[in-house]
Amino acid sequence: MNQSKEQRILNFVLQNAVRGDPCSVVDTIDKYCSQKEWAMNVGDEKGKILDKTVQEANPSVALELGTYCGYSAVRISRLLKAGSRLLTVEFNPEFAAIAKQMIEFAGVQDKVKLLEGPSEEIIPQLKKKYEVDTLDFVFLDHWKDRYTPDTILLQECNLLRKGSVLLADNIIFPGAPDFLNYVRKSPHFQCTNYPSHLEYMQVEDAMEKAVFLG
Ligand SMILES: Oc1cc(-c2ccc(F)cc2)cc2nccnc12
Ligand SMILES: [Mg+2]
Repeated sequence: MNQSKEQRILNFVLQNAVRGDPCSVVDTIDKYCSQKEWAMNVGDEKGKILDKTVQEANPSVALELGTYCGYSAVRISRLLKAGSRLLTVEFNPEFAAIAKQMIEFAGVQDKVKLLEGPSEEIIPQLKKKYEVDTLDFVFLDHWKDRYTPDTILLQECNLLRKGSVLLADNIIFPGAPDFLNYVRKSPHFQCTNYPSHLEYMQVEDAMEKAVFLG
């Protein structure tokens, strides 16, 4: 049975990156996906925007929607202070299995909890089942038509507090027009746009930061 692209990415990391070194895992995925096979990791250019936003937020509890191969889970968790944690949600079981191995190889498994299932089911469980009070940082990088309903769900579940930072990928390509409309029109969010490019391509893309105002 021939391998999936995600399995090929993982194998390249296992053979070329340094075990326990998150930066080398991130760089090795970028090397493979820029030179061999394109894949939908946030990539290094938008990754630098992600890094700055995470460092500014300095979250104790962070949520990622859309784990994929674990690239941004490794990228985010390498910046978390001791005792902080990242919860990352992946719907696709094949992707979740790859990401689990990627996270363990990078040595960040103590900071990252991978939750497999649909975001609309997992978000309402975060308080009771995963002992979350409120979220300091949320990275939206899953299916674009889930950005708005999940942002509303996070509010309904009282998971956001004054100053919670949302950062959304792919605002231009593939695009999340309804999310952009929703957060920019809402009096409960202060928005900032970060123009960039689609990972590993010269296609325009952007990220949107939306800070919850309470
Ligand atoms: O960053 C991304 C890029 C793309 C994507 C797909 C096909 C293209 F042609 C171009 C871009 C899809 C994504 N889905 C979920 C999360 N992130 C994504
Ligand atoms: Mg993306």
